[in-house]
Amino acid sequence: MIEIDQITKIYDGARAVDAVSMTVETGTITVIVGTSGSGKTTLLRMINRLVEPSSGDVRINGEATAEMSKTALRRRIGYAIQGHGLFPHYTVARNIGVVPQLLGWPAAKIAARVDELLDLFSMAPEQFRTRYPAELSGGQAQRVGVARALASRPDLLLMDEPFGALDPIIRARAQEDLRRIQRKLGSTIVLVTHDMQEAIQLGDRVAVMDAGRLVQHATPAQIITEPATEFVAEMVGGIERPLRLLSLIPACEIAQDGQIEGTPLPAQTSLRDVLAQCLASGRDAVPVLREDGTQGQVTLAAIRARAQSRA
Ligand SMILES: Nc1ncnc2c1ncn2[C@@H]1O[C@H](COP(=O)(O)OP(=O)(O)OP(=O)(O)O)[C@@H](O)[C@H]1O
Repeated sequence: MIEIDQITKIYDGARAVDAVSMTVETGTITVIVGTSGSGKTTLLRMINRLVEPSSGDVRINGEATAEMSKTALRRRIGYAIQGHGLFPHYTVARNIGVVPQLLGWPAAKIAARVDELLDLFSMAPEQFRTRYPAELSGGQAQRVGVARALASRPDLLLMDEPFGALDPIIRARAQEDLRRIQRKLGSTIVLVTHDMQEAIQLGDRVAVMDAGRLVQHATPAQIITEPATEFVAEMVGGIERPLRLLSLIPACEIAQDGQIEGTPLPAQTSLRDVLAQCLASGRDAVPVLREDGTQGQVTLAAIRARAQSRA
């Protein structure tokens, strides 16, 4: 468990982070979300003391970080940033093994850990361990960055906009991977983003920052249904927009060729209802009628494309 207790950072008389307290349960993802300059990165960096707090405490499983050595902090807290921050002249294996090496792990144990992590991230070890960062795609480099942060099995992983540089499709995949790997390893993660959609999707808890203050710390469902302030409501508002748009578009508008099983939905069924039908039935396409009465289908991919094109 990570306890953040009344933590404050003052820069030139201004409170970048103002008396923030919250508890992060072991094995969960907490996402800190807020607009630019709201203090997210400063809060995150005070957890591993990259930024020294002006006042307040952070405790990891009851132990104050203020009393830990830098080496102990590095072992216990992993850190991943946007644009991965890999060393360009190190191979993938050496990059992932940086912290274990610093901690004096035997070479065989490091090699085994590197291969285990590459496997977890669906990157064949024999293909990737000897490559250099310049020989990776953006998504692969990002995965290696996260693997590196996880390498020493930290008690806590801090991630600052880890998916910020990725295009939307790779980003969605990276988010799914992170969720899967986090569940498998039982990692505790605190992640910073300015994207409320990402926060809602990834977080077990979402912490909303506004002007240095923590304005709400709650489950994604509570953030959506019971926003604590106007500011939170406004940040959430943007998420519902694509859904509202989908409720205005009839299914026949994006129906494609294809005969699939089931009773077709009427042509005027809204895409929002078609989406609900897909989710409820676990199918990635449903049959619909076209305006001329012939049968076609609407796929999840087509709904997503339409939601994005109008969002
Ligand atoms: N080293 C510093 N010296 C002085 N002021 C700073 C320093 N670092 C951050 N600040 C100020 O503290 C406030 C919070 O910055 P921070 O980087 O934590 O915000 P953020 O929410 O992470 O923003 P972004 O999403 O743009 O990265 C800002 O007003 C910023 O200008």
